Amino acid sequence: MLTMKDVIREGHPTLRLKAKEVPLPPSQEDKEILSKMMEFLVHSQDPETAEKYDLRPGVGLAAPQINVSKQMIAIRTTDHKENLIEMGLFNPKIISQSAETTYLENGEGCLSVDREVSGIVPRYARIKVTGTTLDGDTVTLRLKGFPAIVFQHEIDHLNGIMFYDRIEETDDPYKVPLPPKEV
Ligand SMILES: CNC(=O)c1cccc(C)c1Nc1nc(N2CCN(c3ccccc3Cl)CC2)nc(N2CSC[C@H]2C(=O)NC)n1
Ligand code: NI
Repeated sequence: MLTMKDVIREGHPTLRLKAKEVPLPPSQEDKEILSKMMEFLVHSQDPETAEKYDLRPGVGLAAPQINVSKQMIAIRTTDHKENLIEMGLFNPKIISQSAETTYLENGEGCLSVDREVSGIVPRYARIKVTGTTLDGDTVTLRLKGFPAIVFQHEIDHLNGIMFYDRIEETDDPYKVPLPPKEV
């Protein structure tokens, strides 16, 4: 099983590479790697297993994070209706996105970043993603909300982008948060 010792941390050069496309149909080895990434997320989200093996909880993981520079991501999260979104994807691509952006109000975390990085990370509010599943099927997903953010975070890893690269460092005096509406 994968544990945190298999997860490389910021500063490791692999995190800054553009990951290679996975030849299709996926090889047994690549399917095995993606299955282990899915299994890691399951373990990391189970309180007992996470404690037993000292795993940080995550809802997404990209192959470069375990030092495999290939276009593979694993996602395990729920949507706003509590439906489980659990999948591994080979060669995921964002094929369209909304003009509207969104962000996690508490900022983002990453299993490869052992520190809190404050700041909002702008993400597309809605995206259409296509890719190949572990069964070899081509799927197209329309995502919004938290799942859309997670997919964008993990697909960024395939392009060597870390979430904090997207935090605007502005001390623009005119860019101040809107005061809460007087009720
Ligand atoms: C909704 N909470 C917030 O937004 C959030 C809130 C506060 C601070 C930060 C910094 C936040 N930000 C943030 N919190 C998460 N987790 C919340 C806790 N959770 C979890 C925890 C325990 C058991 C099971 C689970 Cl599931 C695991 C996932 N995950 C991500 N990211 C960024 S996209 C990829 C994804 C990821 O997996 N990172 C490792 N960001
Ligand atoms: Ni990450």
